[in-house]
Amino acid sequence: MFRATDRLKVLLHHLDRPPAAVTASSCTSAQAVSAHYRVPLRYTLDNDHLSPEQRHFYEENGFLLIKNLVSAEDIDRFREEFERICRREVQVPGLVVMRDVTIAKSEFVPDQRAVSKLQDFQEDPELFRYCKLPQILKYVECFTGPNIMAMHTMLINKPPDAGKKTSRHPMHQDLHYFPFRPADRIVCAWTAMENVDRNNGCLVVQPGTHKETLKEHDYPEWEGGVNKMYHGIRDYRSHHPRLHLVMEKGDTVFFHPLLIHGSGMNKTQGFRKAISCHYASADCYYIDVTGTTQENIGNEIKELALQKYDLDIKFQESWALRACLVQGERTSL
Ligand SMILES: CCCCCCCCCC(=O)SCCNC(=O)CCNC(=O)[C@H](O)C(C)(C)COP(=O)(O)OP(=O)(O)OC[C@H]1O[C@@H](n2cnc3c(N)ncnc32)[C@H](O)[C@@H]1OP(=O)(O)O
Ligand SMILES: Nc1ncnc2c1ncn2[C@@H]1O[C@H](COP(=O)(O)OP(=O)(O)OP(=O)(O)O)[C@@H](O)[C@H]1O
Ligand SMILES: O=C(O)CCC(=O)C(=O)O
Ligand SMILES: [Fe+2]
Ligand SMILES: [Mg+2]
Repeated sequence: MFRATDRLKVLLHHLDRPPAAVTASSCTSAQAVSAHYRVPLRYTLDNDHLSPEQRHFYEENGFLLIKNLVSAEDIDRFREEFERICRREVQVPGLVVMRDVTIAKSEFVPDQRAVSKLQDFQEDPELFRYCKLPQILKYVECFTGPNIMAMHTMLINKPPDAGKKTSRHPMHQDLHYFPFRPADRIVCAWTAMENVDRNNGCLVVQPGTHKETLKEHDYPEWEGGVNKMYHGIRDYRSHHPRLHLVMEKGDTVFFHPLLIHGSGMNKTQGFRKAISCHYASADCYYIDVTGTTQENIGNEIKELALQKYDLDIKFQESWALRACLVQGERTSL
């Protein structure tokens, strides 16, 4: 039997190769692509950076994997900066250093073993260089348009699992965390800093789920505990197949904020590293999440801002404070 996951593997294999030559008769205008595939284009914008095949793939699947997009030299520099931060040789304003829940209450050690994630590194010029890489922005623009804000930055250092499966990230939609819209003008870039596969907890996606609505999220009921703010989709039973994204150092996946994804347990002794940025069109607008499924995370973030920084701010304001323009004009966000 030829399963849906097999079909996806074939599609991914095709994407690994350079895009098929685009001839004048198969030009990349929205009408041409749409006529070619007989589907309306909604998730990608009309420009000539993506091949018709790549555009179609994102429209259908909600993600696009580009091989070898970030150089090994750049990744090595990000890794060195990460190590300097772990050793506390550099202090970065606003940076959130997260420890795995299994060691949250143990004594601090100035080493990567104590860091499972850096968040909000926009004030670190070396790490923030990632968000401004021209080859990344070229793709981002296909989803956001020319005015681009870096909304959220992360360096994920997934630790070897301590035996409680807390290194997993439950299946979720990133839009749950975002009080801004429209969703189609938001995209995440996630770059593997080393080879990632099922052994060290690669990304797992459910292709096509970007066409669904935002689901209710909450803490999963995991026996071994769960990390702060790692909400997962509540009671989720999906008919969509799961696809493990095996990636090499420098490979980058762009994905839609409604795409259901997570990452598995790290069964190796290494710390699995990835760097990512969520971008949005500066033309997006903030929404009030009161009375919606996002109210729980909104309240949690407000409580954290109050406890940690003594800031009494709205959920939307917590995002407006962190957002940085990386291309074009800051029109709205
Ligand atoms: C803002 C959200 C952005 C979402 C982005 C878009 C989509 C991305 C999807 C995700 O990635 S979801 C997960 C997003 N991750 C986070 O937002 C990181 C959350 N973590 C933090 O903000 C900090 O690590 C935290 C506030 C939890 C702790 O930092 P601190 O510098 O305050 O640490 P500290 O050691 O002082 O610990 C304070 C308390 O937090 C507890 N703690 C620390 N790490 C924890 C952990 N990993 N899980 C649970 N609790 C934790 C710690 O035990 C302690 O508890 P007690 O108050 O009871 O003593
Ligand atoms: N019991 C579960 N409940 C909810 N989410 C789960 C459960 N098991 C796995 N997941 C989630 O599914 C995603 C991928 O899991 P995956 O199956 O790849 O990893 P794993 O279960 O850690 O390891 P394995 O490769 O052995 O299955 C992760 O987001 C993980 O958190
Ligand atoms: O495990 C990862 O690297 C990705 C986790 C994730 O999806 C997220 O932080 O939003
Ligand atoms: Fe995510
Ligand atoms: Mg599993």
